[in-house]
Amino acid sequence: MLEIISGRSVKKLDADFISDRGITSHRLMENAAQAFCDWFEKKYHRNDRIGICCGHGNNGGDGLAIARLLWRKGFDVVVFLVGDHDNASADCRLNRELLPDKLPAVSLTEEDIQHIEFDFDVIIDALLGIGVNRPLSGDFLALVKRLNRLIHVNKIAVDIPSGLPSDECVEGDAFIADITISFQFPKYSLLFPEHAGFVGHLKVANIGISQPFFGQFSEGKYYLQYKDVAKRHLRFGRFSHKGDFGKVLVCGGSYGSMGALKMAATASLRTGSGLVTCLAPKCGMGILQSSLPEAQVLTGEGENELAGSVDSESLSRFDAIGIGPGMGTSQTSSCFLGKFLENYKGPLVIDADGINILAKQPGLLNYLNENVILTPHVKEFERLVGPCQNHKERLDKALEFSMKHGCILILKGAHTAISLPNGKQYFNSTGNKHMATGGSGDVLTGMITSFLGQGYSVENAAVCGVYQHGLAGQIASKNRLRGTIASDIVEAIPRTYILLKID
Ligand SMILES: NC(=O)C1=CN([C@@H]2O[C@H](COP(=O)(O)OP(=O)(O)OC[C@H]3O[C@@H](n4cnc5c(N)ncnc54)[C@H](OP(=O)(O)O)[C@@H]3O)[C@@H](O)[C@H]2O)[C@H](O)CC1
Ligand SMILES: [K+]
Repeated sequence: MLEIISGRSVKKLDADFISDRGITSHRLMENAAQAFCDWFEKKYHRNDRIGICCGHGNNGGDGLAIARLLWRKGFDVVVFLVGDHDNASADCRLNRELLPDKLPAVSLTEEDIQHIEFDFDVIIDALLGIGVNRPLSGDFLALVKRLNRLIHVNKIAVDIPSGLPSDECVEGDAFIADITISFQFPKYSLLFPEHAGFVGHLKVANIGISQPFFGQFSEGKYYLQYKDVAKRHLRFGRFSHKGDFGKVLVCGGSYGSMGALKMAATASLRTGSGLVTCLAPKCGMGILQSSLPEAQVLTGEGENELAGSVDSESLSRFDAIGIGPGMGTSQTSSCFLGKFLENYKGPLVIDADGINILAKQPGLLNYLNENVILTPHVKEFERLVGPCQNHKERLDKALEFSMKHGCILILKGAHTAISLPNGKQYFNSTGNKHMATGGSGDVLTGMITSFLGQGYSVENAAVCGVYQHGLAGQIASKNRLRGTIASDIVEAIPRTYILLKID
């Protein structure tokens, strides 16, 4: 996992690393520039015209080092200097001195910015990094606005788009990047949906600062990586039988919303559950039996919605339960959820209308415990905790909720956040915009329920479910783009095991 620390800790982190390794800060900047160029070289051509805009701090220093390295590799580079370069940071100054004589470097005034022609294929933004401490103004603002208006240009931000603060929501303008290459770890604010339009595609470049150096600055926030997930998986042997893969129950559905339950149940099967049973109102029997023959179907007392109660003995036959998809929020289904929570204390995922009912009946929150995972999307979450001003507040409240109720809370969206009762928060690195489609959340519920049923700890079920759900979305949308539907995500689940090399 990549530890996410606050921008104000980065200077100290760098200082510790530099002194421990006996290297200079210039060397660390060189590593960062090299990591950027290694990625850049694979993606762009020598005949692309590249404009690199450099401020007077260390972000500008990165830009100048990148310019030198790309120039040496034969790229066509022009540097633009903005800000107070007479008082530039030491490493920025050094990198300016190291620029080859023949590499064009143009100092820009606010006046120049209005008139100069930016005829480039690629613009690299190294104006400001995490040292930004006020909204953009003057020549920085003028240049950012000008660059944002350019079309048919690939725009890349170094570390963070200029103008975005590392840990807060932006006020005013910022550079609008197609791609952001963040050094060592994604800066916290790059994960906020408010900033998605500025960040573009997010990539993290390793500059060699190893994990132990982050320890003292830890804020308990982590960015999930492939290898963290693979090692959380249980391995099953040659003699495993369907009992080992778990018996799960998925409860939900109502007249007109049976697809949600079917989607969750299919996802459980595709994730590997040995036996999947659906508990639905009577109207679901025919639909579920004919559309999903691999699942068993039980019907409750209600005709069109779940009603009455299920005794604890029947529920205890299952290794895990997922409840909520398509169940509706009527008085009848609310009563059903209340009785269910009274009778079942095992591993549980509560999603969708299950969460909406909790929001309407806060007394039910007393049933939450360390076996429970809640999976709200942003709107469901705000119904639960009240309106939030921005995503930062949402993330803070998600953690607060998880710690208060002792359960895991998964706040769905781009970079889905998994909040744990121990105060940690994991951010997902998989998934894409094509997953924003009806039923996608039901698929996640089915996947996590399946992992719980297979004997995964609640934390591992949440992490593996969220990560693999995103991966399945990426696979499913590769050739379908905005035409991706939730069933495609379900179909792609087995491929995620192939990528993770888990059988
Ligand atoms: N470990 C790493 O991640 C490394 C990151 N590196 C890069 O370094 C930057 C951070 O560099 P820093 O020098 O701290 O900050 P900036 O370059 O972002 O800003 C420089 C100065 O700019 C001034 N400032 C702040 N806000 C504004 C504004 N709105 N308009 C104009 N100027 C502004 C401010 O100085 P003042 O005296 O004017 O207040 C800043 O100090 C990081 O992002 C990475 O790119 C290292 O290369 C290696 C390790
Ligand atoms: K930048």
